[in-house]
Amino acid sequence: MSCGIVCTNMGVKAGKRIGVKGEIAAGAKNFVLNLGKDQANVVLHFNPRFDAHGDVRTIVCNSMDKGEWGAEQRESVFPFQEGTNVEIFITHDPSNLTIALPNNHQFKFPNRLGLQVIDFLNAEGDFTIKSIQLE
Ligand SMILES: C=CCO[C@@H]1O[C@H](CO)[C@@H](O[C@@H]2O[C@H](CO)[C@H](O)[C@H](OCc3cn(-c4n[nH]c(N)n4)nn3)[C@H]2O)[C@H](O)[C@H]1NC(C)=O
Repeated sequence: MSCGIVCTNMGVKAGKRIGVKGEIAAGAKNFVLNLGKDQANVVLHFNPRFDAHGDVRTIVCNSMDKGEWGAEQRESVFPFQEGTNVEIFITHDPSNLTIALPNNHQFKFPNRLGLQVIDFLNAEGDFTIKSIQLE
């Protein structure tokens, strides 16, 4: 059950950009942004872990297809500080998603579902969304 914000029917086509601005809680353990078609079909599960599930200061990404997790991908950068505001941008094309992080870091994650339109976004964990830009 989601207890954070949930957006549906966003209609974000390939090449358009989603900007998520929010506050990371003081003492944060982890937070999640899920983007995709719906809760069971997630093209990007973006999970910065300060200290959670055995990971410390690691971004873990994954996908979910019809409720089934894919293979995790771990990133080498962690440009987040607990108790701060942050803005994350996500764009997608038929092959990849590009995730732009603070301090000009960015990485790609495969579009395993081949999703053309992102309709769904939800946030979980130690993160409060302040604004969402669709541009
Ligand atoms: C080493 C043997 C077991 O592997 C571990 O297995 C865990 C359970 O499957 C993996 O954690 C899950 O990893 C998933 C992505 O692959 C998800 O991140 C899953 O959490 C789902 C989730 C949590 N939350 C959430 N809500 N509120 C908060 N704080 N978190 N929302 N969605 C995590 O519980 C975890 O990433 C995985 N670790 C490794 C190294 O593979």
